[in-house]
Amino acid sequence: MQTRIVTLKQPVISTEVQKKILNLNKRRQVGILGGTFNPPHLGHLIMADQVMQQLELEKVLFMPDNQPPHVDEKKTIPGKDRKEMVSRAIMDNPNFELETIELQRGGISYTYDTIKALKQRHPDTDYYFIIGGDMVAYLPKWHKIDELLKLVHFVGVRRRNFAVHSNYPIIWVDSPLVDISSSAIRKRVKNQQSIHYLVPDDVAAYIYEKGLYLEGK
Ligand SMILES: Nc1ncnc2c1ncn2[C@@H]1O[C@H](COP(=O)(O)OP(=O)(O)OP(=O)(O)O)[C@@H](O)[C@H]1O
Ligand SMILES: O=C(O)c1ccc[n+]([C@@H]2O[C@H](COP(=O)([O-])O)[C@@H](O)[C@H]2O)c1
Repeated sequence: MQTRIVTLKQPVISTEVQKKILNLNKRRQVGILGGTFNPPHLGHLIMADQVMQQLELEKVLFMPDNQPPHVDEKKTIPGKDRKEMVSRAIMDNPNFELETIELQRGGISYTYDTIKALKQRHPDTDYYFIIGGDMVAYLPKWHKIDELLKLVHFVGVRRRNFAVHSNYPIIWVDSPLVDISSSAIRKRVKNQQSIHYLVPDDVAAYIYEKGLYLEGK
């Protein structure tokens, strides 16, 4: 009797399927830039982009707060205007997304409450909370900071030649120094000075259409 040699075909898995299997086991790495965004400006976009590139994050969520948790509560404009300006500011970048969880929740926007809720919704995601280097010094005053540090990575955007020390495990990222702030934009609008190139054109158009920042600080 003749022996038949049967060659078993190797199962072929396409590259696409291999990538899908790898991604299933991978945790998602997502940045969050929380702020009042009154209004959003080029400084916010540059810092988010630098962090996303340097830490190889999948995307950055731009998250307007409802009521900033500072003791000296900042006066701000309605959430719907800040939300609209953030949408306009990020619309040309597919890796930037608007996150409205704090506006929807209302009340004081404690980051601990927010991250806890986001992690319940997306247990497969590691979050990187991005803050300006100057804010790092205030972290000890944040609500439930010790618990918060267990839930999220903090990313400090370092200003060149500006050494900042913290006892917390901050991931430091270098970014070009961009001397733009929302308060400076508000002041310029009030004084009828140009904000061209300081905020995206569509954000400037919204500010002028709605007559924002003509009064107050
Ligand atoms: N030009 C900038 N360079 C680095 N970080 C910035 C810059 N502008 C804002 N940030 C950081 O972005 C986050 C959100 O900032 P926010 O929306 O309060 O804007 P802001 O310009 O700091 O506002 P304001 O001038 O009203 O205080 C904060 O962590 C802040 O430190
Ligand atoms: O949770 C806190 O105690 C806390 C204290 C200060 C700031 N934050 C958050 O940090 C982000 C930047 O704050 P701000 O005031 O610079 O726009 C914003 O998302 C705030 O909700 C959070």
